[in-house]
Amino acid sequence: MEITPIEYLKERLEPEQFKKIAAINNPELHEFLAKYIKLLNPSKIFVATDSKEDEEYIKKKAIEYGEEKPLATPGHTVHFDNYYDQARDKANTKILVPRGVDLGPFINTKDREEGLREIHELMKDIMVGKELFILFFVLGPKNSVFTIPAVQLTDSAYVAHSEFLLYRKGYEEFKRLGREAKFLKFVHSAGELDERKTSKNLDKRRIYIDLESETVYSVNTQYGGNTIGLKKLAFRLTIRRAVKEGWLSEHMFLMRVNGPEGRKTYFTGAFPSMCGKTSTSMIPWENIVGDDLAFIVDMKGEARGANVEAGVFGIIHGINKEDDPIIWEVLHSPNEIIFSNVLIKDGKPYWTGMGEEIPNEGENHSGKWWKGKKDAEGNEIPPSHKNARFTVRLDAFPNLDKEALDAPCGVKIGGMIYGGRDKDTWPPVREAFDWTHGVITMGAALESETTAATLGKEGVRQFNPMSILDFLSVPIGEYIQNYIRFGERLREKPKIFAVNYFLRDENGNWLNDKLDKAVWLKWMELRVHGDVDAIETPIGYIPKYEDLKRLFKQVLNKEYKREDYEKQFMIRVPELLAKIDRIEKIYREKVKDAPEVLFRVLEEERKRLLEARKKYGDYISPFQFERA
Ligand SMILES: Nc1nc2c(ncn2[C@@H]2O[C@H](COP(=O)(O)OP(=O)(O)OP(=O)(O)O)[C@@H](O)[C@H]2O)c(=O)[nH]1
Ligand SMILES: O=C([O-])CC(=O)C(=O)O
Ligand SMILES: [Mn+2]
Repeated sequence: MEITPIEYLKERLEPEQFKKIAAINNPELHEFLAKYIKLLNPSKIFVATDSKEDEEYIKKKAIEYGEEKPLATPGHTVHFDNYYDQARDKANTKILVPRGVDLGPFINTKDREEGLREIHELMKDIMVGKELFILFFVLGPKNSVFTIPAVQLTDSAYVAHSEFLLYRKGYEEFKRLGREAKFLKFVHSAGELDERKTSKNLDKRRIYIDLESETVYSVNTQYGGNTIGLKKLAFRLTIRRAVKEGWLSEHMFLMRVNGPEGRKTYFTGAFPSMCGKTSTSMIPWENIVGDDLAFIVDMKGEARGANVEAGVFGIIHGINKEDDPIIWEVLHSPNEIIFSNVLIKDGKPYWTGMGEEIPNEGENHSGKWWKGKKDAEGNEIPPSHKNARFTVRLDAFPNLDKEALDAPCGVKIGGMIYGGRDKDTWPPVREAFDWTHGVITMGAALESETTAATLGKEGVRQFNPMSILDFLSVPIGEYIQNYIRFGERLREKPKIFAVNYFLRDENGNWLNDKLDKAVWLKWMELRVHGDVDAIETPIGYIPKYEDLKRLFKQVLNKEYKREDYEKQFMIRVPELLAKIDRIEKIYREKVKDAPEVLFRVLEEERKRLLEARKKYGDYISPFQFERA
């Protein structure tokens, strides 16, 4: 007679561990655990509850198994990923689709049966000799409309530790919900490790997403973006849930911008990976709620948002005292922090662009490192990887809006911002005419240059609607349709804005300083409440020079020159028209289910630009429109 999953678990787990599982009344969970324990065949199994001791156990194991090393500052550790495992692997990340299902363009898919067979073969007995960690977390604030429970299986104590820093504990929530839990599942194995304890079989690195069972498999990789289940792996699953259920799951920061007389206005911002979400939400003067993922729901006609996470897996490259004083301070205090792929010398972490002298030797993602060291391809290895990161709880930040982070009903969203790496087209900041105009010409038309957050070539201009291209799991037309409808149903629609921090002049120099975004934020806050006028242009409303001049003085104590304003906010008609052509072509030729309104709104924008060109020429000063 075949034994039941719970009987199998009882045989397989130590009594102390089994007790923790048996306390959760959920047969689907038991079945899932039994199936994967059988397949992965770990030599040891640990189940983590929400207790401090269980978390401590994981942290100890990360050191004991060599995936992390302690640094000089208490609480600090370093983790290295394999030299060739430093970013998200888009090519080997695939959505599994049943035969006959077509998700359309931009989504890397694989036949479900085939993919499941392959991944299960790769995972068979992969944990022999290793310890399996079974972990419970929730996405979103606990016990709220946003809460989504998730279970993670991993043989990486580093991944487990990262999740304790990044997410809210969920064991008690699983117990409370019992059979009601509609949970997400993640199965990860770092696979065979080399002597540096980094994943070895990178040719067999796979990240497969099974939408049907809401399970994500990840194998032969350690880099967080490929392995941390609740982050970008869950994101593919929640995008699909959101579209099905009529809410938004987004690649967005969530922050509070402080207006006059203590007014608090919340903004979300969608920028592609490595394009400014963390740097914007951590800006001094304002308060952070989240820096990477947000859920937004319609609550009695109001758009309300919550941070999916409770920590930061942030880019460390370029973090320095002047531009990022808050992060700098946190990274230099005895907080619990995992530094990954930085340079270590005498127990201290160093990274490129930190604004301090960097030692000429040490240990980094390439192993023992010295200045001038080359990799197998003959490229000089920098002290730290461009995608080197730090992992830390939001609680460590003095600028955290803790109340907003924990709010079961989230916070009311006043504005939504889109932005990307664009050297020549969009002005630094502008406001959409209305929801649909913003969603289409700013969100759905977003383009950005590729970055070191994904493997492959950097600096290539890429269509990246709403900054979610890498994570899309439903047909793009459906995704956009859901967005438009979501807004139409709202009684109070957030204002939509677009920013561009990455404009360059003809010599390739940045047109803005990194902290200028502080001014754009203050301006957007005032616009949400109708406190300042703006100039109408063919592509939306832009700030008036006088308002920016005043804000630059007030916020940054800087003189903002008329010439700078004119250069930055010039309406660049040829580039804008070329962009509309590119975007329209993509939606016409590739997207079967693009909503008709998208073409109408793009066409209206084109007409406005053509008319303006007739009157004023190709490159139009903002003062022209102000006078008009
Ligand atoms: N030139 C310029 N670079 C900026 C500016 N703001 C941020 N950056 C750079 O953009 C990169 C970072 O962005 P983050 O804010 O960490 O990126 P993110 O959007 O949080 O990215 P993920 O965590 O990958 O999703 C860093 O290399 C910054 O130095 C800016 O205003 N100007
Ligand atoms: O998920 C990751 O690897 C980090 C991240 O935020 C991104 O790439 O957008
Ligand atoms: Mn991200």
